[in-house]
Amino acid sequence: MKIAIVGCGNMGMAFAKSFLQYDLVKKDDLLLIEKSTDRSEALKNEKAGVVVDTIGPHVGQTDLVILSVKPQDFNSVYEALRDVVQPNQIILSIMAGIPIAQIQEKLAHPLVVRAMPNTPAMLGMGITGFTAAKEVDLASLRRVENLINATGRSIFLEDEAMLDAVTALSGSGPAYFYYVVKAMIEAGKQMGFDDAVSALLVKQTMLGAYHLINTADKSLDELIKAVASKGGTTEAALRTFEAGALSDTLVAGIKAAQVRATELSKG
Ligand SMILES: NC(=O)C1=CN([C@@H]2O[C@H](COP(=O)(O)OP(=O)(O)OC[C@H]3O[C@@H](n4cnc5c(N)ncnc54)[C@H](O)[C@@H]3O)[C@@H](O)[C@H]2O)C=CC1
Ligand SMILES: O=C(O)[C@@H]1CCC=N1
Repeated sequence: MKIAIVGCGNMGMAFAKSFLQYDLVKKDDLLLIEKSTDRSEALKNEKAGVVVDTIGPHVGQTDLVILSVKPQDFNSVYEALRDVVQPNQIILSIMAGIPIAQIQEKLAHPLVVRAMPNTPAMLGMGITGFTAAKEVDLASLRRVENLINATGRSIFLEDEAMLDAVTALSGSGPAYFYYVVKAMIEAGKQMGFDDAVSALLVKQTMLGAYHLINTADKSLDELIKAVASKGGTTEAALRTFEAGALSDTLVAGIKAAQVRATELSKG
């Protein structure tokens, strides 16, 4: 299989490296299109694939083109891509917000799959929601799914509208997790630990607690209850969170991300 990746930043290269790791593509068959000179020099040094700075006829010789520029940069790539795209090529967009219909229209090309991964894809531990234009046949969709699964797990969604919710929940989700971890480490520092000790206490807590979610056979409420003794310390913390409407604020923030995903489709 030959693959072109347009925009080789964090996510484009997370995909590229996962494909290479599982031998799903050879380096010579991996075309990396990257506009930034610094970035493309780094990619050349890494010998991650064939690095070029613009979209040209060579892109039309691949089986799959991954669009991994920022949504705002789609306007700077679609004309060049429309000129070279071939009828049998599949376009896989991971750009937040931009609907399949808009990509089809701008590229004058029906075969579009839209996916929303997240940064743990860099470790092969991502989760990607994806959907496809009705024109994409099942065999092609399976091939794309196999590629996505090199970056972690995936879930096919019939309803494209839900991809903006995936973006808000799991696409942006790692940042929410880091935000909470960072606040906990800050609390540790304010109570007298140095950075390293506070980070160790918090990170190991998050790791262990995550595994209990999957193994303890308890609901999240039961897991909370198992930590929060009546009249104890955890209750004092949870009362403060409730007083500050922390849970509601998190829900509101995630919904704001969903709204922003929808706005991104409007450019
Ligand atoms: N970062 C994240 O957590 C996630 C990002 N996404 C989506 O993935 C896409 C890429 O995001 P990141 O990798 O974080 O951004 P990034 O900024 O790391 O990478 C984008 C790359 O595209 C390059 N680029 C811009 N215009 C170009 C052009 N005309 N031709 C060739 N290259 C060009 C930039 O130089 C940059 O290296 C975005 O559309 C974003 O919505 C999706 C899921 C998660
Ligand atoms: O923040 C963003 O717009 C992108 C999409 C999901 C994660 N990062």
